[in-house]
Amino acid sequence: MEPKILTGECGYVLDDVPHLSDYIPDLPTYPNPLQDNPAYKGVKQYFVDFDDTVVQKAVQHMDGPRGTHFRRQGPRQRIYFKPDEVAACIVTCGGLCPGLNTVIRELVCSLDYMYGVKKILGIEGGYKGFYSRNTIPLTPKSVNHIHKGGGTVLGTSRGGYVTSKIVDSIQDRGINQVYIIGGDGTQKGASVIYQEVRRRGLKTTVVGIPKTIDNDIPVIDKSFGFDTAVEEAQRAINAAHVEAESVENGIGLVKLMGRDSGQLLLSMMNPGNVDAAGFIAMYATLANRDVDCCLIPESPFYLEGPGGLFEYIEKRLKDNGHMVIVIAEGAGESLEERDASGNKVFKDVGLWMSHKIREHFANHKKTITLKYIDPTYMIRAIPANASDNVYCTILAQSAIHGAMAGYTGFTVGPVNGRHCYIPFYRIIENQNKVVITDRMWARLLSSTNQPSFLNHPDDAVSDGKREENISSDQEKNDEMRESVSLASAKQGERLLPNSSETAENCVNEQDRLTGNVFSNGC
Ligand SMILES: Nc1ncnc2c1ncn2[C@@H]1O[C@H](COP(=O)(O)OP(=O)(O)O)[C@@H](O)[C@H]1O
Ligand SMILES: O=P(O)(O)OC[C@H]1O[C@](O)(COP(=O)(O)O)[C@@H](O)[C@@H]1O
Ligand SMILES: [Mg+2]
Repeated sequence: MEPKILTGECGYVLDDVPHLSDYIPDLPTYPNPLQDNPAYKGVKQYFVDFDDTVVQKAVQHMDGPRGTHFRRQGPRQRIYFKPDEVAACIVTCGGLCPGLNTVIRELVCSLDYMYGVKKILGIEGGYKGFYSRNTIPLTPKSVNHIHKGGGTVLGTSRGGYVTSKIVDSIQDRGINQVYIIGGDGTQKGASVIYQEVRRRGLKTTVVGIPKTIDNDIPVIDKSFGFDTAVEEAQRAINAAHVEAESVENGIGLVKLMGRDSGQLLLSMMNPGNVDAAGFIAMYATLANRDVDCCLIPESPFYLEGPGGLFEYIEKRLKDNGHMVIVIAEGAGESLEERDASGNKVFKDVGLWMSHKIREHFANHKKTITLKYIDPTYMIRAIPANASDNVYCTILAQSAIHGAMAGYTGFTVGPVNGRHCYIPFYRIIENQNKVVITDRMWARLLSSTNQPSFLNHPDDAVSDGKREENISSDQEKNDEMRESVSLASAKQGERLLPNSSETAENCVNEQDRLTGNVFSNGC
């Protein structure tokens, strides 16, 4: 997908999204029916100016360039579809996430209430539903209560992606607005669908709505469902704390989701290939305050020796009589195994860690009681909380305004608290990760008081090397979020992913923390 870059004065860059008129000439336009909608009549400057854009880096320097911007979401004065000619479809793909039903509901209701669109089709069972199932009609009435339940009423799946069959189905059914809700894999698929639709010259907009409980989608402030998942994780952590506190030398261990976290252990055998997203573990820990140690793949850690995990556990048990550990998902993974979408399938890092801790204390003839809690599916199979519900509503409406205005090949999402249209390639080019050189991770370390695991005598990645990696990344590409590689683990128990990120990512991570991220909405 060719980037559509526009430049302006003082280093202004617009990373724009494609438009139907880029490949179909002389398209007619129509007045936006919202201008006659009584609910929106009172809104001051309801329509978004054509050149309204949102800056990617919120922190600016007086003498620095203005930097990259994205097109601001919102209704345009002229639209490219007559409401009665729209045939929209909605599909959900990938793993479950709180809020999927809210997005479906708001897409259906807002298409109807805001633009008068009546033909809305549900594609069942993910991408393969395009060519293996009949569509189901969706109306505001049929989706009225669905946001109160978890999961997705449309069903979902991994795998089953065949571009030509999907686009044939879109074309044969006369669908001209495609709303695709899903994570990183889904957005990659959406990008390919967009390209094929464009290659065929179809007047069909393809819009992605980013879903991932792991918060691993780059550029956007955070993904819907993440807050809900962090909140639900508190229940597991609280239970672990109660169990640990109630016995002598009690250890509560909680495993939380975060796709690819397990590559931490893989890295021991396959250095240079660590992907990770320990956001749920990090935020759940920070929110809870009873956690003594949070282990995420982005942060190297080791078990044995001075400054190691076992030494810390011994100290906490001596000082406090109990402790709670949160560990991000994955580990001991099946090296060959992949799910239908091609994602790695992991063995259970929680079980592995339980075994290691028990083994260590058995060897040292010390009695401990360890309770392991795995709330994995409980934190994602629930309805969205209030704040995620509002977020989902804005995402859905933002997607609709963009499609009606003729934009295509984009994902919606908030950047620095303002909702934007982001070209697919920016969303799929890399993965969002916890930045351990960021203040947020420092906050976590100071809240848990856990070791930073930076001082292992055999550390293959000295602090100096870490810094080197960070600055070389910055030089390579100041605008991109990059993560790199890792050092080789020198010994069996040693876990050393050397994940580094650009300063920009650190800034965005800071911005996420301000709590302002959703305050402005659109
Ligand atoms: N690179 C890709 N190109 C096209 N489709 C993809 C790609 N990666 C994944 N998909 C499809 O996207 C859907 C969801 O992907 P998956 O990785 O399971 O979940 P998620 O979108 O939540 O990351 C699946 O149907 C899968 O086949
Ligand atoms: O059991 P499943 O459905 O494969 O889901 C497991 C994976 O799904 C997730 O919850 C989310 O993954 P996606 O958002 O990429 O679908 C991961 O955290 C986890 O590794
Ligand atoms: Mg994914």
